[in-house]
Amino acid sequence: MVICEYLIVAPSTTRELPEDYVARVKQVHESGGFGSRGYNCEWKREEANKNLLRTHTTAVSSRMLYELAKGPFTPKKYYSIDRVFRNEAVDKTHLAEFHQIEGVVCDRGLTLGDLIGVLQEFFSRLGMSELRFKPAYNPYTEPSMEIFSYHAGLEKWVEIGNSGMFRPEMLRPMGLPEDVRVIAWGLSLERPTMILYECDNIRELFGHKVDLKKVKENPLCRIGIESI
Ligand SMILES: N[C@@H](Cc1ccccc1)C(=O)O
Repeated sequence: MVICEYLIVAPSTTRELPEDYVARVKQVHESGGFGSRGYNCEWKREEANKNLLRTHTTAVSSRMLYELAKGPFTPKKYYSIDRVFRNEAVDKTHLAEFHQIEGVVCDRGLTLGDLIGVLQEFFSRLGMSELRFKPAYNPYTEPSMEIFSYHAGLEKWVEIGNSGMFRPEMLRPMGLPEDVRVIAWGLSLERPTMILYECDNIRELFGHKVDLKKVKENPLCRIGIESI
């Protein structure tokens, strides 16, 4: 694999895509459907064919939802923790390569309340019960919420994740039933670690600036292990 910035040079394009699904995606982008008005501009196949390093693990979630939609619907939960890559300037709270904790729950009757409840429970079990939710925009979720937690060392609220309910115009072209609701989140791994371990420079946690001596000397992370 040859990489130039975040685009992959070889192989530069995808080899095959499911053509019937591509046609539905193009249609919903250009002219809308399922309650959406669409973007009202051309959806370009050459752009969609380009290979690039994964910018968010929601790419994995979408692929799993597409697979789920192929069969008769059954409620599902999917989780992933994996590396993502962004064309981003690095500073004490930003990395160009970092990790996301992604989760997706699909069932009939799910609401935004379920999403808030899951996130609050998840973070409170890590010892972070003070959260703030901020309305946000994602082209694939509505409503969407960014999640913030207070960093005592930096003396500010820092974003620790993003979340929402997948839009019908994303789910229905896959073939999911109309009444199925999908709540989902993509959380940072490094930012909550900064808060919990009172670290005020994200570069100390991951990347070429990591102090190897610290890695060797620090005990393994055992959050929650005692209570199991
Ligand atoms: N993909 C979003 C996170 C997200 C996941 C799932 C639903 C909504 C948002 C991000 O990288 O910021």
